[in-house]
Amino acid sequence: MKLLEQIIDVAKQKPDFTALAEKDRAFSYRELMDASVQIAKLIEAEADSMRPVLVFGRNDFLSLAAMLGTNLTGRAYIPVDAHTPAERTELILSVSQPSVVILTAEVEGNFKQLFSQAIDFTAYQANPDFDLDKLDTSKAVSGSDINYIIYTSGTTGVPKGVAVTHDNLVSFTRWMNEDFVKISDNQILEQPPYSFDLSIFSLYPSLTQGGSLVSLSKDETNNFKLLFERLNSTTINTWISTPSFVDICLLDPSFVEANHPSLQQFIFCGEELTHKTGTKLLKAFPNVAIYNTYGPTEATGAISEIQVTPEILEQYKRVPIGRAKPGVELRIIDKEIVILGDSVAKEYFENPEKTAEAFFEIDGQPAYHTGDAGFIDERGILNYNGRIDFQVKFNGFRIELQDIESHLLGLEQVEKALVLPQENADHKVTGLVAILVVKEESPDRAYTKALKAELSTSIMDYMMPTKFVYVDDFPLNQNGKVDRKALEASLGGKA
Ligand SMILES: Nc1ncnc2c1ncn2[C@@H]1O[C@H](COP(=O)(O)OP(=O)(O)OP(=O)(O)O)[C@@H](O)[C@H]1O
Repeated sequence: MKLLEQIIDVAKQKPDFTALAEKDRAFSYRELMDASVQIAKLIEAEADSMRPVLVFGRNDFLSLAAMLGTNLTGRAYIPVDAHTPAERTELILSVSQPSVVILTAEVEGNFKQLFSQAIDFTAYQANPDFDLDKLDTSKAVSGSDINYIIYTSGTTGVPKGVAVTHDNLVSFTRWMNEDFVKISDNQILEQPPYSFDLSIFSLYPSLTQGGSLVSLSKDETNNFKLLFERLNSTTINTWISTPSFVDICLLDPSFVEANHPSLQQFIFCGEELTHKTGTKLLKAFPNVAIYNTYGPTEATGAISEIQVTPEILEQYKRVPIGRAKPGVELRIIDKEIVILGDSVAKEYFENPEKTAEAFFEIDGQPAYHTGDAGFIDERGILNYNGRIDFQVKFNGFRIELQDIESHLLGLEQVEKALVLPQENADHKVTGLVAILVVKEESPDRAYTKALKAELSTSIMDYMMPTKFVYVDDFPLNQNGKVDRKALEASLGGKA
């Protein structure tokens, strides 16, 4: 059964139930389908090909309807967040060549010119004649059709569009609905922008099971006061976010189980869930299930999970990333995590060169090189050892920067840690800079000396950072992950 048909079934069963709640307004399943059909009609009228549709907007009802409406017409959608810089948006436009652009947010300045041909869908008006029973899904995406294309942030050069099929998404959604706490009737927090595939963790499981999405706006995620107002006035049963986002919430003493009695599960992905964050969270929410999941966009959201329990935290210094979802096999080839199976995306959209570099086949199964180092331990659990491209050669030693970070995080004093290489003009690593958020308010030389002494008991001498920099907090990128690039830039380029 197509995902859209599953969503329509839910809409028929409970048309007035909230599909998505924004800060000031809730939208029902009927309204969601009505808006999707309106958008589908606009696309059919405007598009002269079956090429994908670019949806430019925020995390809100209109964007969600635009994405579903696009899929109803059989086309793939490309979600681009309205906070994306014009230059990058232009690049995505030029490489993806969409058949149509749908604007679900007002635009200004350079964007006006960029989107001069776009369909404007910045307001929704209910169609009084809309009939859920007359919905036609015959053209809707299915099977190996591309469901969406998400452009990775791409460190350099042209952005790569990860093309995820309908079948990839079906497999992911089934796993989410079966292996985690049941979602039906749940209120599900939606922190990440639609342009980040962490958003699919809430979207499809919720809409196919009849949950309600609690959508956070950028204003709320950027403003502590607004964020806590919303969180404290909303019932949330399932929490989905990056670990960095929950770190922010943990700063508020009101973020504890007693104030969120309906919360049943936390699901994290997108970056490392540190032992420290896991420990703090379990202390604040001892009866809530905490899941660490792992996966790249190229393998449809996530492909492994583990419940983070006191035993796991006791047994592992670094939180493991768990066991493979059904339909996926994990292999370690030359220390790299390789993902095989039905979660592996189709390709980088219209980019055969990059596709050939990362996607391949093993024993007739689609496979993907993650670029992440890892190992499977004696219990059969996958462990993450950091990104291969975060390994450097320093004084002849191969060093994993994230390994040093995890040892720094092992120190009681250290709240957050990041290690960046210091390079000379020839890109030779000449030092290692530790950037830290610590408990001490004004760390001085003596403090650093004491920290180094403590660190030296757990790492090799050659791994010792050559410089220690203290900051108040780490910046987060648009997706809510720690922004390594911004930290690097704030230190004047490569450390
Ligand atoms: N649970 C986890 N623990 C550790 N690392 C994780 C976890 N989940 C995801 N990651 C890291 O995030 C990567 C996937 O992130 P994503 O697909 O969003 O791309 P990105 O590389 O962060 O960003 P981009 O490609 O857009 O620059 C994984 O390859 C892994 O390095």
